[in-house]
Amino acid sequence: MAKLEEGSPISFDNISPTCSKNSIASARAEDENGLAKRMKTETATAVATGNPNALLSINPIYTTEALKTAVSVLLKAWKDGTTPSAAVVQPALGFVFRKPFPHLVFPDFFHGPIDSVEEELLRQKFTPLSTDLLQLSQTKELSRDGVFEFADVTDTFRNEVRPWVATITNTELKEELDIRGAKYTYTDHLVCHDDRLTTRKIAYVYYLTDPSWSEEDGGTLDLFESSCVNDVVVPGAIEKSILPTRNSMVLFVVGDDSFHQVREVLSTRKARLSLTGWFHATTPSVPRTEFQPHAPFLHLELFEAGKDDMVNCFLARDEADAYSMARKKALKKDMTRYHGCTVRNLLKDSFYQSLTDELRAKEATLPWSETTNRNQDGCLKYIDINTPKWPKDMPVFGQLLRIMQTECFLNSINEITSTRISVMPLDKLNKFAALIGSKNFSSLTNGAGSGASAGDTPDERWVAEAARCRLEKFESGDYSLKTYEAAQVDEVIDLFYYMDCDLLEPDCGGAVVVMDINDPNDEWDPIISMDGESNGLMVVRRDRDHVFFTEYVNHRWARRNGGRPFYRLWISYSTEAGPINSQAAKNASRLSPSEDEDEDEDEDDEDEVSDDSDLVEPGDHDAALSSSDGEEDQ
Ligand SMILES: O=C(O)CCC(=O)C(=O)O
Ligand SMILES: [Fe+2]
Repeated sequence: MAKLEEGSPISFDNISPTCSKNSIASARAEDENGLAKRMKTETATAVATGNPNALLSINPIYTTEALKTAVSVLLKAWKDGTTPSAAVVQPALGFVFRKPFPHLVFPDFFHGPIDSVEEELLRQKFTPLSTDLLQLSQTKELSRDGVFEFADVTDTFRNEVRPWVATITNTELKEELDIRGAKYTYTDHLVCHDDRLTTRKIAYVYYLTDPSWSEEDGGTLDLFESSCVNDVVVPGAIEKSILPTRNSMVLFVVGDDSFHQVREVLSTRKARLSLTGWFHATTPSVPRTEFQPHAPFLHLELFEAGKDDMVNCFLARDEADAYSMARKKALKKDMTRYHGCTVRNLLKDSFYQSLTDELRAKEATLPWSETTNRNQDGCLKYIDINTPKWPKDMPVFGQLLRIMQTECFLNSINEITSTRISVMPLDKLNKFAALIGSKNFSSLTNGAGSGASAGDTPDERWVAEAARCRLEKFESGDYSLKTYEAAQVDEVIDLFYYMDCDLLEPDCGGAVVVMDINDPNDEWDPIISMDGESNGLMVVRRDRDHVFFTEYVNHRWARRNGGRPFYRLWISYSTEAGPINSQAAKNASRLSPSEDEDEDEDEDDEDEVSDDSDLVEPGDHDAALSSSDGEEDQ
């Protein structure tokens, strides 16, 4: 039997000759409005269809019984796991493809005034959209809202294309129609997604691109292979790329494996124009399971700032600076207004320089992991710093981590954010972990490598709780999607320290965007968007209602920077409103007084730490911790 599942679209010469003789299914009365007027000038095309009154009509070779039967039999056989008759399905070959998920590609799809449809579409208002998933421009819904100019086109989609799609895909489709114009220009993109929403059943894209569109222009429709990980279907590598060829129609069944993307447009001249939407099933689809497992909390050991740290740390320099108070005031004001601020030039230039030199020298040998689910996490490389894999021979980076784990640094962040990062003595943490079952906790990490602890014995060490401590690497094409983990904790302070991104202008992407999930109508109105800058520390305060994402890093970055990555250290500290304290409070109520007197004492201590909300002056780095220490001793 012929190989049914793959192959590139074949030319019309390969179609059985009987196909092209069929006439168009239905003629159309000419309307005096909109397209119909311009259509009069399109007689050549209309005559070619054999119907001078026709507006857009499906190419008759696709409406033959032989082709419709072939496609429907083939799709059904794939679904049922049966083998169809080769003779029956032969007319479908070259139009229907099995991998990575069933999809159909019909070149030269419509007959009729295609150029006029394009012109009319370009006259519509396109609204630029920018979210964590996409950057493109879109018209409003063309089938409603009185878009009279498109009445004929939408009629064709509803009354001709929809029944045809229902037949060939063996699905019952509602009359409801989604149809919008989409325009992708230079650097526009739509990252990996599956289209699953409400009753969407069959996705379609009809391309009105420039006839010369080629692979160098970008904008291919990429289809991803997928696999099942922990009962969730996740996208893998790109298995097939479809060129958005003018007047071709692509269809696919929306399902849990229909992962696809529009690759970034690279042409600076041509727009990738399309009419796109979905045909809807009569019943709702199975809802998607949002699956963002929460990483175990980390416990980062706290350090006293050593002399070297102080010399390098921004606090030390600030204290020497006459303007330091004004600077902090401005940062605090930004925090209050926007939930975020950027501390520019965090570390001394000389330190920052040796940091980037070290990263560049070591980057190829670092044990980068890739995000496994680009549909939910995004696409970037990272190293979780608490892993044993973290190389020990990066002393400068180790010192950066130490700085970010010093009490004086945390106190300063507390001051800017008017909150308190959750810190506790290690022995208390261990008791607490034993109490609730330790599976939510990673073992104590000492990300900063060797170094003196705050105390001489293990019992006196202090730790800060972090949801993340991760070095990330971004290249063109990378992004992180909205992360919902803040919904699982009460509050975190995210610190994003950017490295080696001197040429990362705002038009390259890579900004951190913070949103409120309660934003009505999903208006995509960010609270703040902060551009990454070398040696700049972004500070974000997120509670349950806030999510952040990292903008897609577009092609400009590679062009300007010669393809080098930039790096970001992301530490997400819990605050005292965060999980340890709230969990401790919950667990306290589960403790019976007779269980263990020590535990009761611990809960009291917890309160004492929480209540100590005075701000600690920078430099007074012992105060916050030693005052609690003192109380504990009593
Ligand atoms: O334009 C394309 O090729 C695909 C568009 C798409 O995936 C969408 O709009 O959801
Ligand atoms: Fe899509």
